[in-house]
Amino acid sequence: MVDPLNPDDKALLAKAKTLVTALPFMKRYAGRTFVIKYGGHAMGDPEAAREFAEDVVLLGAVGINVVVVHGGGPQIGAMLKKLGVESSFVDGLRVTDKQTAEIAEMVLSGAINKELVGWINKAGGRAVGISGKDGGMVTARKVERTRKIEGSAIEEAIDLGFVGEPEHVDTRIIETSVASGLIPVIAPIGADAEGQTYNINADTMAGAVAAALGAARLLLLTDVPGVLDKQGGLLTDLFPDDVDTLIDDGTITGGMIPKLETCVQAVEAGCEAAVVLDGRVPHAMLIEIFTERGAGTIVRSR
Ligand SMILES: Nc1ncnc2c1ncn2[C@@H]1O[C@H](COP(=O)(O)OP(=O)(O)O)[C@@H](O)[C@H]1O
Ligand SMILES: CC(=O)N[C@@H](CCC(=O)OP(=O)(O)O)C(=O)O
Repeated sequence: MVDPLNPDDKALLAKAKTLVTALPFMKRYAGRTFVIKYGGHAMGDPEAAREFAEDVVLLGAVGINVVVVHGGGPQIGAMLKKLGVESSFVDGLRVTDKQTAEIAEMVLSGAINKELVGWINKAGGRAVGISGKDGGMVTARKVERTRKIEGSAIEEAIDLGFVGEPEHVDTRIIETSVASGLIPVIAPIGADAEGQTYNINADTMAGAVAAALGAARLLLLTDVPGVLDKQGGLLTDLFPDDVDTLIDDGTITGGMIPKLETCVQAVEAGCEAAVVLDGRVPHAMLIEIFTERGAGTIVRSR
């Protein structure tokens, strides 16, 4: 029998079939809120940023309320280096003195936020760039950290400077923006009641926003396929009580610890599920949202 379809038609047909398989997921999530954390590592490459923006606009177009929270750690690091300012981290958090806080705000709220807004607008969306300060959205408090003094049971306080965590998230500015058809793009900066600026880890910020919105999903885009076991295999499903065990037995280390703690906190505070996935893979978000198989590691309550 003669095949009536030429290769171009076949490719189109395959795309149409993909769209049809995505339909139940589009219906399931229409009108629901997805908080997407886009990390600084992922956005370094303009092509990746363009694709990310296109996917964000597509999610909005099918009726999902998209809220983007971005990072920018590597970009802050590069600016500090250029200006000759030393920088150090404790437990994945940047020790932030007054000068570093000013530079972090300049890079996050000034440069990266507006660049991402530009990419989303170029992709056909209408993005509004804000930080936790806008509309009094995020009231921050200083992060307190302690460490054990070596060879002793005594804990000493570590001063991280102006490193904050969200104490309260007022979601009105997000909800008003979304209701107007805008895509909020949030920089992880907040202020306390006295107006003091705080530098907030972007994962922590995204988790607090997802919890406050009771989001259907918190998606954390990173530079690994998800949470890996000790053999390097992907752990596709985790429950909150698995996380402590994985930390205690050394499976999860470094930056993955605060990331998963954020997932657990968000899920326990009302976000339906949190997913750690590979932001380097083109369209990973779409695979996660529009397939039963999903992508990366999903954390949800039992
Ligand atoms: N079990 C694990 N599975 C995957 N990654 C892990 C694990 N334990 C530690 N990591 C580390 O966590 C990193 C992701 O955290 P981080 O560097 O803070 O990401 P981001 O910059 O995207 O916020 C990975 O690149 C990896 O080095
Ligand atoms: C307190 C703290 O560490 N703040 C982060 C904020 C940016 C961030 O978290 O960006 P990524 O998600 O790209 O790492 C920082 O200064 O690097």
